[in-house]
Amino acid sequence: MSGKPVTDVGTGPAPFVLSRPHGVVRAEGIGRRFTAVSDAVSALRSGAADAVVGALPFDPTDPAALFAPGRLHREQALGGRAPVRHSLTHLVEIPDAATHRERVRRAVAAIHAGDVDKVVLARTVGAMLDSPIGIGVLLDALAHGNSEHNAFAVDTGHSWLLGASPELLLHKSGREVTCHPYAGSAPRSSDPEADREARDELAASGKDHREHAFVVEHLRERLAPISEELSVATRPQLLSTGEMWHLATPIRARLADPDVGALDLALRLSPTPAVCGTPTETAAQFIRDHEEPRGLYAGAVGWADAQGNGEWMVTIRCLELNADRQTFRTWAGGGIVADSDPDAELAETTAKLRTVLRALGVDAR
Ligand SMILES: C=C(O[C@H]1C=CC=C(C(=O)O)[C@@H]1O)C(=O)O
Repeated sequence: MSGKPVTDVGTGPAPFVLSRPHGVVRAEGIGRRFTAVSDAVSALRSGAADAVVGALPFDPTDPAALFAPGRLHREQALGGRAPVRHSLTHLVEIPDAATHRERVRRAVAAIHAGDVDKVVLARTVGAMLDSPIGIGVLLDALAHGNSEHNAFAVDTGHSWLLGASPELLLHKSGREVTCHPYAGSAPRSSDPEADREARDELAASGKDHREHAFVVEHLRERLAPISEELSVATRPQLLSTGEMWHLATPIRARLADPDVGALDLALRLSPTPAVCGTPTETAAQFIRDHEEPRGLYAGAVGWADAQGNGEWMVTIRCLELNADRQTFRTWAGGGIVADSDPDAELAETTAKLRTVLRALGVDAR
């Protein structure tokens, strides 16, 4: 991919890295930044940008953190490196455990009242590390924590967004699109027997399969009108990260319209019911009414080029690291359906938070 004028070629960490099992996309240099997604779409369409990388917000009315890179490199997947140990101070949980449970109860009541079918509720942990952490060190630790070596880092201009999302929103090459939605979870165990039991219980959980099906249906509905072929696996797979078991369904589409690019598609598909709910707008309103603004959490992170190709992950299992590289906040959410239990939902978010805490080298059992 060739370069457009670059205003800021740093010698520090690459301003965008996406590590996936099939390889890494790494940006060099930052050209124009885009907080309005429509400007990024126009820059790709007009040829003013060869590529756009970065993060889309959860709420489409919030600012994006996108930029045109000087160059994009493709490299081998990150091998990962064990985390460097850290301790935490100034720990703040928003909301606290009791409030999160209460929000789950309210979501369940709204579902029973027929107002909404599914809502994803998230909580945040903010804290300070005992010493600053390097972006490369943290990225390697995130890639080390899962067997697929999924990891990402985005320089947002005022902070860093880093994470190890397992969930592929979309990969697009030519007209071929792949999505791999995740929803339905069970915390893993270090005891192999208990870990197998957790997996088997998830496989048999009607509640988790219902929670999962909302995401698959959303993607089917959004892809069908623009696809000439669409294939959705008939039943979900059981896949694991370092911390969680998940239900996941592979979806493939062949787009009818060659002019729909990867960024257009990310905007069409996101936010899915893996991070928002069903119906989308009612669930989003419930989240606005009950949660603090999510910013870039639960949006999408990835790249798109002027040929329409690209790859976008759902922005979960992530943290926002401030410019001091010492203070941060991280998020975890879970899908609430009619038979969700507040204690189990709280425990699920605690388990999901371990992805980031372990990569930070924090003792998080
Ligand atoms: C919203 C998150 O996870 C999503 C992805 C997989 C499983 C999920 C679940 O079981 O609730 C969530 O839908 C998160 O990690 O913050």
